[in-house]
Amino acid sequence: MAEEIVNVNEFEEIARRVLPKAFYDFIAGGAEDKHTLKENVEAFRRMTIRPRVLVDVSRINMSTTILGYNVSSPLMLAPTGMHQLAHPEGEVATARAAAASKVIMVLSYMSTCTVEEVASCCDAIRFYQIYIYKRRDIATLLVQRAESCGYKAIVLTVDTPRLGRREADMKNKMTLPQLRNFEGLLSMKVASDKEANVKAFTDETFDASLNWKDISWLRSITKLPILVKGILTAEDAIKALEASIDGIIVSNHGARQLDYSPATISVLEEIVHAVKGAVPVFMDGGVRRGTDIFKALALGAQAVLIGRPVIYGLAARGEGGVRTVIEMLKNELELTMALSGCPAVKDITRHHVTTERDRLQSKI
Ligand SMILES: Cc1cc2nc3c(=O)[nH]c(=O)nc-3n(C[C@H](O)[C@H](O)[C@H](O)COP(=O)(O)O)c2cc1C
Ligand SMILES: CC(C)CC(=O)C(=O)O
Repeated sequence: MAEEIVNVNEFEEIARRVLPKAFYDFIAGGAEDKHTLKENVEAFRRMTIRPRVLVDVSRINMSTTILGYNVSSPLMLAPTGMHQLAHPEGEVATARAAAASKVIMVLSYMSTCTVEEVASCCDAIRFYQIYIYKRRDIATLLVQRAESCGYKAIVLTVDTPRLGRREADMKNKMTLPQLRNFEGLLSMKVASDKEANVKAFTDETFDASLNWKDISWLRSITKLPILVKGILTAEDAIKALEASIDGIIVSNHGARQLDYSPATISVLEEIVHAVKGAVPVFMDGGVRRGTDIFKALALGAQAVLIGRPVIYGLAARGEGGVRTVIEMLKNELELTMALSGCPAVKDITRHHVTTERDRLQSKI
């Protein structure tokens, strides 16, 4: 009989048991000392919730809209590379789970299934994440392919001019498979290395000259809304607005890029204040509980994205595992809303949480 799983964290241990060590380490790992990796989770724990009582919570409505699309709850599946490392059905299984749970999936540029396979397998609402390689023609082609098969937005990841230092991957000599989206366009093998070493590939292929001026180039190749993923400061949020982007994802890439960058939940509010409602702000990093989603919404996020738990669910139980991860987080959020006196997403306000900063300020 399958082991009873009661929260999404428990999928990690199953994933660790079923996956080859190098794959598990790649998924679970963070940059250098993994300070930010721990902080992404711990910073949520330092926030508390201020529940309100005697509110009619006999019906809880978690539904919301994201860029105008109706979704069942304020959570999306973060773009994470190479789902076939976790399960043979890869991103197709993940997309089917997203469709079943009526949440948005963001497909990674580094996906193992093709953009067309993921588009045709189900009716999930899909966004497409991109990296910009030195070969810009590849992004142009992939964005056109994604647009023509119904992806609804482009998510430009801006925190990866080079890959962070992930020491487990160095020890394990983690390599990339040939990604089928790029077949005939680009080999994953790199000149500096006989193998498709993840870091060597990224450092050689990604365009480190990418800058704010390039957003207008991206605009020129797509009609889709553009979200930027990887903003951690108010200054950059303002630059993003000046570049006329359509949404911001506050993210430190799941702590895989710059170690000692701040926990995302700790900078969310600064960015929300800078944006002043001009565009939606989303966040990811360390979201493992419904209470975490509630806290992010209270600080002004319109929705959160979930990274590792989705891959762990996929590794443990395929499509059904991803569905369980989504449903567990939704159920926990629903309970949190009921116990906090918030019958709808719009009822979750800044007054419903206390942050570390609030506590420090109250002492002054
Ligand atoms: C295995 C793995 C692969 C990832 N691949 C990508 C990617 O291809 N593109 C991207 O923008 N972010 C990528 N990310 C970062 C996620 O989109 C997201 O920011 C992060 O996982 C959120 O943190 P969490 O895992 O704590 O939920 C990846 C993260 C992981 C764990
Ligand atoms: C293969 C990597 C570039 C995918 C990624 O973004 C990550 O591992 O964080």
